[in-house]
Amino acid sequence: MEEYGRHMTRIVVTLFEAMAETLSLELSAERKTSCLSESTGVVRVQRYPQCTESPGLEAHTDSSMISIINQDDVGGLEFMKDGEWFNVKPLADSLVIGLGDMMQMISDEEYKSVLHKVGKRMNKKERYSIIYFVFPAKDCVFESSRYKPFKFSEFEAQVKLDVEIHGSKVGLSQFLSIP
Ligand SMILES: O=C(O)CCC(=O)C(=O)O
Ligand SMILES: [Fe+2]
Repeated sequence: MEEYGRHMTRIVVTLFEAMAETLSLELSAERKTSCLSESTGVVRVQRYPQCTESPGLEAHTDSSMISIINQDDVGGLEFMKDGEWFNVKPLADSLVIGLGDMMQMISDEEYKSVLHKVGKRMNKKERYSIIYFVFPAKDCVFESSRYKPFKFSEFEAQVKLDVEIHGSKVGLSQFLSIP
């Protein structure tokens, strides 16, 4: 697991640097390690049981900078594009790269945080996935054209509060300068 995490870190750093270059962000070394804080990397193994009526995982965006999903051959991961749900077909030895809310922020919405879910598990086999998330440092400040500036810790606190109040995450729209 430790080795897996190390490889994920290597991949997200490479991807983040490439995206920052494409976006001409010109981040200082300090800003880069604050936006993509390697020590925040978490690896989670998720099991989706067979034959339940509820969705595997409700539609959501990740609060991360980058997420990497390693799904087995059962399938079930779906993402939304232009208002339509699409299946992410399982492909042997492949990883699914997802961009999170903080990538949407740092790219000033050039890249969008993808809405995704794991569909209903009726008559499906048990499914496993290994998910890696990397986040910014708590004190990393995000500023972009449509949003009020916030620290990542403030975003996390708002997500927690919204889950308590509304039962689900509201996300970036809580920080829009013109709601
Ligand atoms: O298990 C999956 O394929 C997706 C998991 C996921 O989106 C998440 O844990 O945020
Ligand atoms: Fe997710």
